[in-house]
Amino acid sequence: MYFGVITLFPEMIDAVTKFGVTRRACENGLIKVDCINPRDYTEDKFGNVDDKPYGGGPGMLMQVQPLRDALRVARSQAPKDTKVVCMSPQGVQLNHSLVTDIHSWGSVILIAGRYEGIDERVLQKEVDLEVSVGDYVLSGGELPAMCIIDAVSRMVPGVLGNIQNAQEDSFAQGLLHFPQYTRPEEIDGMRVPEVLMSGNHEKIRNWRLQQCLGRTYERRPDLLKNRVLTKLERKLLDEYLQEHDF
Ligand SMILES: Nc1nonc1C(=O)NC1CCNCC1
Repeated sequence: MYFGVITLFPEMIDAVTKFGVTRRACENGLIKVDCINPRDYTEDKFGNVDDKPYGGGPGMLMQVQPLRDALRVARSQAPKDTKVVCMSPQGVQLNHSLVTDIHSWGSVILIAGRYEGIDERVLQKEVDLEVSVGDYVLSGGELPAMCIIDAVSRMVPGVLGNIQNAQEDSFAQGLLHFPQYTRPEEIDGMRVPEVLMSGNHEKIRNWRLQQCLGRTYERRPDLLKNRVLTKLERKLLDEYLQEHDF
């Protein structure tokens, strides 16, 4: 999987290329992350990449020329016809389905904007999709871009120790994850649920599924709205709701 990142702060992207499973993925050649800095391509003699907005208003906007030329370099380094995604609160909400789609592309160029925003003509001419990580405003698109790099990389075979992890990730099943415990069995008067120490794998599987369903019902009912429950899932969820006095 190839990631091209258009960013004024390439050092920030070290957070995914120099740590954790994504670092190992880079070292193993499973993913490649290139950073291209628009400031290296500005024709402004003072090195500026931003200017005031026409029509007035607060802050500055990123100008077309440095972004356009940085994108040209990014496209030259990326596989042919690589899609361009701009991180923006005006974008579609990032979710498991979109992460899966981006993974299927095999490569993506991510624009991580700064300042108040980006000249609209870049969005119109260069960008295939605007993507948002949530309904709030950040100082830059780098953290959102790294969310995409991390989440998409986890889907690349070999990046995670056990492919099961990616398939078991919460949203891969369309449900929230079950609660997890590790040693010791008891601490501060809190015990690990007995079922998890029973060695009965079917019971453990059903308990975990029940917890996924119950938690999703309590915290993200929207995820259940269009889900057709199996007979077992319906039974487990009904039990959970009774036990929790719903
Ligand atoms: N929320 C967001 N999801 O993706 N990007 C987001 C974001 O807030 N970007 C900033 C918007 C203002 N300019 C700097 C970047």
